[in-house]
Amino acid sequence: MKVKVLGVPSDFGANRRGVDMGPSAIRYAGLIDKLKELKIKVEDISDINIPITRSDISKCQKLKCLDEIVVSCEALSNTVSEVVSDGYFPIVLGGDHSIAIGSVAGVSRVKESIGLIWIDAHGDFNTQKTSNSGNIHGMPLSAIVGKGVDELVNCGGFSPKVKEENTVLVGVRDLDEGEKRLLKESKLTIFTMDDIDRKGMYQIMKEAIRISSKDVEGVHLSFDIDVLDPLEAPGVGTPVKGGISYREAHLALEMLSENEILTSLDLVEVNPILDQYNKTAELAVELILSALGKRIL
Ligand SMILES: NC(=[NH2+])NCCC[C@H](N)C(=O)O
Ligand SMILES: [Mn+2]
Ligand SMILES: [Mn+2]
Repeated sequence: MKVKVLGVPSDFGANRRGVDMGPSAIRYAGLIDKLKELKIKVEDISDINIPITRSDISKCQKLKCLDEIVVSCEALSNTVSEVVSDGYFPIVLGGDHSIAIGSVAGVSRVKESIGLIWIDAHGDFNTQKTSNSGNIHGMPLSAIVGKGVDELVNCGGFSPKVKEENTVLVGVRDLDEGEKRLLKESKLTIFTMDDIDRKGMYQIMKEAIRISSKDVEGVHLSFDIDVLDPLEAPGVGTPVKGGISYREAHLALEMLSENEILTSLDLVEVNPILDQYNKTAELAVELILSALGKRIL
């Protein structure tokens, strides 16, 4: 496997500043060297260039920093498309979760069709109509399946990027009212924390793998570190208690690598400003390694 790592220093989609430093914190925690120790061919192609700064006076309170996000997602999707066309597995480091629109667009443009596993405390399925916050990191998943404003939905020049039938949400425990309704009306498969409590992560991931990988060329993993319990991952902007454990997170990612379905991933929402001694970024590195094949024995 050949891997390219790239960062997206964006906090445009989030309310609390600081996730733009996520890529640095994850690199500082040793991602590149540890991937090399796994005997993976890896190249760090640095951060994408975002030729726009955050304007603190938002033009639209319902879609904060929309222009900034459109510019960064278009740039990201172009880079990811190149990386995938050249035969590399892209590891995209966020950044707030709005960047996933760009990474999924980039992969999906090149591949025939892809599935998507979205592991997150949140649904990120709001649109401008259902969002209470106006923060776009609460909206990327809906945009990816074709719902919401044109600027986001049409990122990369096509829509939808993934079929709802191949999209699986895992670990959710905090949804807005309108967002719940949209999710219920959709064809997404949703595994909440309650499902994980009852069936166990092993069973849930078996299902998630089957559904996401049915009749597609590859599966993209979008991993929001806030799915973990805040005791494990304190460096996040939107913590929600009752999250998955350290072991459940590793199990999920080990299963993904075992089944060899992943062709790209992003790891988002690490906020070094809110972290404790880079603990959350270190966890992010460990989890990426599990997804790329690291095993205990
Ligand atoms: N990627 C995230 N951390 N998303 C949090 C979203 C929180 C909330 N549902 C919102 O739309 O504002
Ligand atoms: Mn989240
Ligand atoms: Mn998220």
